[in-house]
Amino acid sequence: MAKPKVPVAVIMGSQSDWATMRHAVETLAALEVACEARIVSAHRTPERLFDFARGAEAAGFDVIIAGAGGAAHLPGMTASMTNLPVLGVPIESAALKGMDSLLSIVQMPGGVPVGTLAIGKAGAINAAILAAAILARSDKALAARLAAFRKKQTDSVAETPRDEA
Ligand SMILES: Nc1c(C(=O)O)ncn1[C@@H]1O[C@H](COP(=O)(O)O)[C@@H](O)[C@H]1O
Repeated sequence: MAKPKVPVAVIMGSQSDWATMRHAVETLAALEVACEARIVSAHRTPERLFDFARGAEAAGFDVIIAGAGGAAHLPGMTASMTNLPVLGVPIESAALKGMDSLLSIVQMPGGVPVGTLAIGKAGAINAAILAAAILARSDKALAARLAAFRKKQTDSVAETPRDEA
């Protein structure tokens, strides 16, 4: 039997990034988008990165979400080795609050793009929604799920503030 298609790869530089990147995986699950999560580091596991990035398209992935912190070379190095869209999530670092991660990911040289999201949890969630939006252009059922997801979010915003319990 053919392996079911997994359109999104969620990669991260370290186990310590999982607390943030799990939000991308959970958001993809809420949208019923299959993904595979892996630890891949340009610095610590360069061969794993080369194998993953060079083989990602052939492996059937359509979008890669890459989270890394500090000297966050992972998203950019991944983008250098594949034509798939790469969405970068800057992890909030302890020393510099994620500014180092953000600037490392966002300031790519012209010609090798990484779609850079916000620092931390919001960035991980938005990377998943953006990945779904990309996939939804050629998947009507996913487009409907994404529209419902966005509507539910809109409907959940009260018009007037209330005291917190
Ligand atoms: N930025 C990178 C890369 C990379 O870019 O290849 N590999 C690991 N790291 C980052 O190092 C931070 C600290 O990692 P540890 O907690 O394992 O020391 C993590 O946020 C990870 O993304």
